[in-house]
Amino acid sequence: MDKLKIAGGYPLTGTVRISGAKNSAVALIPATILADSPVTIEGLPEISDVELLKSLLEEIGGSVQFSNHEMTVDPSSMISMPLPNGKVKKLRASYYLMGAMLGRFKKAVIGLPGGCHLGPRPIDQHIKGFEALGASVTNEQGAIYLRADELVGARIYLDVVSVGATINIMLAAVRAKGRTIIENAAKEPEIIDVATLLTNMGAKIKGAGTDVIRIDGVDELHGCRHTIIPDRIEAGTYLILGAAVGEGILIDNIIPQHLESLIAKLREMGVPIETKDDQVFVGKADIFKAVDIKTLVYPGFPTDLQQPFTSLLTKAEGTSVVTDTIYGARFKHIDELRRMNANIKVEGRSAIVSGPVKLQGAKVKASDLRAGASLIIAGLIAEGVTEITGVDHIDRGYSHLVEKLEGLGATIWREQLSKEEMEQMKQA
Ligand SMILES: CC(=O)N[C@H]1[C@@H](OP(=O)(O)OP(=O)(O)OC[C@H]2O[C@@H](n3ccc(=O)[nH]c3=O)[C@H](O)[C@@H]2O)O[C@H](CO)[C@@H](O)[C@@H]1O
Ligand SMILES: C=C(OP(=O)(O)O)C(=O)O
Repeated sequence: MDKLKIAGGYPLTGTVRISGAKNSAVALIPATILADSPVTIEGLPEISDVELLKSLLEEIGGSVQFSNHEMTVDPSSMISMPLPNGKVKKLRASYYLMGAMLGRFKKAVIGLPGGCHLGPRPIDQHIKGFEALGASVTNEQGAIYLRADELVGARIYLDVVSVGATINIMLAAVRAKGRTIIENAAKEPEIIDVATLLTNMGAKIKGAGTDVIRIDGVDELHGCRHTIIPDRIEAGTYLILGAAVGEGILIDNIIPQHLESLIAKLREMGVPIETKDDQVFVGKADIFKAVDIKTLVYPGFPTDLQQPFTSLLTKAEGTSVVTDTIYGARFKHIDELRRMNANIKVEGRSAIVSGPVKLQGAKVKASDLRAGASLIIAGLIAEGVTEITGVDHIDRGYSHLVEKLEGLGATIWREQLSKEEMEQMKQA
C-alpha cells in the first residue's frame, strides 16, 4: 500500500489530457456480458475499478484482453457464476453485473456492492426495476439473488433519480420481451454513453439523456467497437486544481457542455475560463470570490465535484456554503482539511467555508475517492509537505494521477507505507 506526498505552494502550468470516464467504464464493461460476440471498448482509464471488473468478467468465464486503454471482451463462454463475495465488494459498480447477468442468463447472484462510503447508498430502485421486469429478488446474507423465467418489459417510475438504477434497468431490459419505459430516469452523460454502446450492439433504446427512456427488447446482441466519453469528473478536478494553483492550464479531451455548472461557478468566483471544442483553458484569478454551491442531479452541480471544490473555496474571500442534496453526509474530507488549517464547519447537509486561509501541509487520510481529490488539491495549495494515506480510494478513479500532475510541474510522489503505518491503517 502507498501514500502520496506533495510538496505544495508552487504554481502549475501546461496541458493535461483527460482519460475515459470511470462511471461510463464501470457500466460499459459489464454491458459486454449481454453480447454474443467480442466487444471492444477504446479509451478506458487505467484505474483499479476497471481492473476489478476485468477480473470479475474473467471469473465468470469471459476472455478479456486489456492493453493500451483498449479492452476486448469475448463473452461467448461466460456462465452465470454466483459472485456473492470477493471483488464485487470492492467497488460500487459491481451492481451492474446484476442487470447484465439477469439480462443474459435470467439469473444472477451478486454480493452487495462496495464503493465510496458517502452515507446510506440503497439499491431499492434497482430492485424495484428488476422486479417490475419479472425477476424475483431476495437478499440472502448480503448477496442479492435474482431469477426470472423470462423478463417482460414494463413501465418503471423511479422514485429517486438514480444513475445506477437507470443503467441497471436498461441492462436488464434490452433483452427482455417487449417495451420497457423508465420514467424519472437520470440524465447523466454516462447513461447516453452506455445506451450508445448497447445500441451499437443491436439494442433499441430511445430517450437516453432525457427523463423518459424507451427500450424495445431484442433477442440477441452482437459485438461492436465503442469509444468511451471523457471523464467529466476527472476533467472537473483538473479545472478546480487549475483554478487553485494554475498559472494557465489547458485541459484536453473534455466535453465542455458536460461541465457547464462547474464552469459557471468558477467564473462566478472570478476564474478566467475559455472553452474550445474539446479543450478548456483555465487562467489565473487574482482574487477568488466566495460562492455557494448546491449539488444536484445532472445537469446540476455534480456531487462528485463537491469535495474537490471545497478545497478551492478555502482560498475565496468571504463565506461560501456547500450543500450536498445527493449525499448529505459526504463531508469526511472536512476534518482532514481542518488539519490543514481550513476554517470550515459542517451544519446538516452543508459545509460553511470561511476564507481566505493559508493551508498548511499535514498528514491526512483520504476516506473516499473524491475526498482524496480534495486533499490533493489542498496539498498542492498548501505550504510544505502533505502526506495522504488511503490512496487505494484515489486509485479507483484517477488514471495516471502522479504522472499527469508531474506533467503540470507538481512535486508529487508515492511512497510505500511502513509496517507501522499499515498496522495503523488496519486498526482505523
Ligand atoms: C459508479 C457510479 O456511476 N457512481 C456514481 C453514481 O452512483 P450511484 O449510481 O450509486 O448513485 P445514484 O444516482 O443511484 O444515487 C443518487 C441518490 O439516490 C439514492 N438512491 C439511489 C439508488 C436507489 O436505489 N435508491 C436510492 O435512494 C442515493 O442514496 C443517492 O442519494 O451516481 C452518483 C450520483 O451522481 C455519483 O456520486 C457516483 O459517482
Ligand atoms: C462516488 C463515486 O464513485 P462510486 O459510486 O464508484 O463509489 C465517485 O466517483 O465519486
